[in-house]
Amino acid sequence: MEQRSIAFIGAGNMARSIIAGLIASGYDAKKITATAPSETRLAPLQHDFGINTDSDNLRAAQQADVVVLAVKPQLMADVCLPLQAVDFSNKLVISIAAGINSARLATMLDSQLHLVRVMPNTPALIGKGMSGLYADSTLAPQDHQFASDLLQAVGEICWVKQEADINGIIAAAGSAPAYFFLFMEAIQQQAMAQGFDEQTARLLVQQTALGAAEMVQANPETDLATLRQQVTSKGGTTAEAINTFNHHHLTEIVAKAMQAAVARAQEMEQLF
Ligand SMILES: NC(=O)C1=CN([C@@H]2O[C@H](COP(=O)(O)OP(=O)(O)OC[C@H]3O[C@@H](n4cnc5c(N)ncnc54)[C@H](O)[C@@H]3O)[C@@H](O)[C@H]2O)C=CC1
Ligand SMILES: O=C(O)[C@@H]1CCC=N1
Repeated sequence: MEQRSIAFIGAGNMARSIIAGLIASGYDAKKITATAPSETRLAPLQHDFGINTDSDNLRAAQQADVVVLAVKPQLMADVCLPLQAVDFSNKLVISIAAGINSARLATMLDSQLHLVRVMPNTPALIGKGMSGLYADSTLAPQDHQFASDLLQAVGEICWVKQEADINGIIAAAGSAPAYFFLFMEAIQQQAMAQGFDEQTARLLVQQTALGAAEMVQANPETDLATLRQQVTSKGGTTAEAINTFNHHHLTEIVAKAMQAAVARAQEMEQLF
């Protein structure tokens, strides 16, 4: 892919995940700069990936071809204010923040932007990310391509046609690793309650989750319900477990949780 210089403004969990994935995919470390106010965040990035770091957001943004906004949404306005001094006319801006829309970002940076909103997730760290992307029709094809290549370097991508759909990506992918971790935590806890030590309980859940996910991936023609039914022998143990989930309305709980994630993103759009 094209090797543009990239400044990550904010060097937290998500920026680290993308940077790790980019480096693993062969992106030139010297073309990447990450910023944060404290050395505690920056030193490990420099050490682990050989990228440049800077505590000066303005300098990093001015020197970059691509500026990735990767701070918490509640900090975004404060972080963008000094960046209003940057000439964005020849830069691509990528925001990974939840709950801050394009119009708001343009106001925060007081510029017309070449902007892509991206909703990634942390498995980008191991090249297994899932990112949703949105840009309006004014984005140049080469910027569209660069954003695609960047996120494809760390996983799968999906462009959405309407900006509001980014909130759906948050619910289904951005936040979703945490749902699976929660589910795995619950299985691990119960396996321990049933007598397994912590390490064995973890092995049981992680290998099963991996196997299930890989079966889904390896059988694109088979729908998820069929894969479930193949495990569920009539009158057997799985049927009892699934009946218990259904009795307690698991599907409705998941729907409510995803709707709550979307509602929070919409609320954040008003707040920040
Ligand atoms: N963590 C996740 O799974 C995902 C996060 N996001 C988005 O990514 C963004 C960052 O989230 P996380 O990485 O989880 O947060 P984080 O708290 O781990 O990272 C934020 C980073 O910003 C840095 N920072 C604070 N003030 C700064 C300043 N003035 N200038 C430069 N850097 C500053 C902090 O040092 C920290 O390293 C958020 O907007 C979030 O909505 C999007 C998708 C998934
Ligand atoms: O929890 C959050 O707000 C961010 C966005 C998606 C994942 N983490």
